[in-house]
Amino acid sequence: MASRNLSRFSSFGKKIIGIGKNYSEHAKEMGSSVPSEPVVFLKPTTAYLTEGNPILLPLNNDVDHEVELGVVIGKPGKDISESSAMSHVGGYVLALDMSNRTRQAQSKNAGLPWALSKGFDTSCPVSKFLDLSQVPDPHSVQLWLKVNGVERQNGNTADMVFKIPTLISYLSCHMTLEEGDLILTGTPKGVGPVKHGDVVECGLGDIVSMTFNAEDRK
Ligand SMILES: O=C([O-])CC(=O)C(=O)O
Ligand SMILES: [Mg+2]
Repeated sequence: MASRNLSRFSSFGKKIIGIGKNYSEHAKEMGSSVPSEPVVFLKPTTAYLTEGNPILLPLNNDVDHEVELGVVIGKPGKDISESSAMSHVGGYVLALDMSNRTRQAQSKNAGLPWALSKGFDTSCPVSKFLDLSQVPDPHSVQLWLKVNGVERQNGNTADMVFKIPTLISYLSCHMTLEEGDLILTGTPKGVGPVKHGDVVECGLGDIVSMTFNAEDRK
């Protein structure tokens, strides 16, 4: 991938596009139906967090973990066809879509966007950048997550409702995808709370794993 220095990352770090309810079992556990079109939201770049730094829990202290495969755009584009979409992928990351559930429920009920529930500082912990050779089949990798050593999530990207080419094509018809953009492809079932003092460990098969401590923000 032609790489440019983007914020504090060498290969990604631009806009973060979240996809919601992209695993039917997770949609079910949230009391939702499986969407007929991708559910899309944005996180600001200030949500990025790298290992060695704590997840800072917002004051209402009601945050869930969501482990996800992140797709990093390597070649910009708009109106990308599904058949050419994978040529726009520059690599991958393992990511967490930390979600403030009380706030999310409030905004859902009021018909408001998820910006604050999904976009708080440190709400997007990410692994190191993985190049294409490290994830040869992104639709067949295990996503797992443990809190304090206890398994909470364990699912396979094969179960995504909308696969990566569909997501890239769909998104690029609405907004230009730039080099370094990150698409969070949704979380499998098993989401649950993270509290002050918890240790969150997650992985993408045995390709990469990462660990974060959670703390109440001051
Ligand atoms: O908050 C949610 O449940 C939507 C979402 O991000 C996901 O499904 O990954
Ligand atoms: Mg998510």
